[in-house]
Amino acid sequence: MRIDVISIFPDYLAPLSLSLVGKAAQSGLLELAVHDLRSWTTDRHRTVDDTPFGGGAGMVMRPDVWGAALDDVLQPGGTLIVPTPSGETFTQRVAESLVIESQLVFACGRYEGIDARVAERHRQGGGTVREMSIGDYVLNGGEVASLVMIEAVARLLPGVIGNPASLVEESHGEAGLLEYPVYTKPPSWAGLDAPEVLLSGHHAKIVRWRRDRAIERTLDRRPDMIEALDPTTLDKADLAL
Ligand SMILES: Nc1cc(-c2cccs2)n[nH]1
Repeated sequence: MRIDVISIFPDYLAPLSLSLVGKAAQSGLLELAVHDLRSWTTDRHRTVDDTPFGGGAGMVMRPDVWGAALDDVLQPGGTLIVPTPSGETFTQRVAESLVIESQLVFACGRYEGIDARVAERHRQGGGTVREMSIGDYVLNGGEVASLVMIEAVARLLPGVIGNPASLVEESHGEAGLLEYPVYTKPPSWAGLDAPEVLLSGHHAKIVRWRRDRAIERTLDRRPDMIEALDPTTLDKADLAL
């Protein structure tokens, strides 16, 4: 997979060279490139925005500059991701749908957004555009949202995280539940003991205890996820909760 990010603040994407995503890029599991949008400006002031048609506050990012950048960066079959508060909600399922793409290009808008014709032109050319929100709150730009989405997608690439089995039991993972509470040594700390069953070595009881806690936690914090569960994945013990 190749990931490109285009931004007027390329340094904002520096964390991509760290940790998990950085290692994936180093090991060749992922091609990663960050581009400065101003490289595609043609005027002395390297202008990327202008006043909105129809009036209103703020500035809109120009289609000609973005169009020139995407002409160079987008590869055939590449998917354009546009972070925006007005996008579809980014979820684990969306991350799973993106990780199979050959190329993702993240267009980080600032100001009041990017001229709508940029996405429209890509769609008209047969390309895929996904305008994506990471939540119902407003950021100043798409860079932080891109970091969030890139990490969520990159960690699903085979070989990027050590133990793929852990992807199953994660919150929002295949089980469709929130993760159970976890404990480690010491067995007693601050007058609080780790649950006996986890130290029992009884695998079946441990599996049951963890599933019970995951269902309880999901019912308490995210009842909407219980509603969305495939009922065939629940067993009698689950239903007894
Ligand atoms: N979810 C979300 C995305 C955003 C922005 C993307 C680009 C500018 S602001 N805010 N909130």
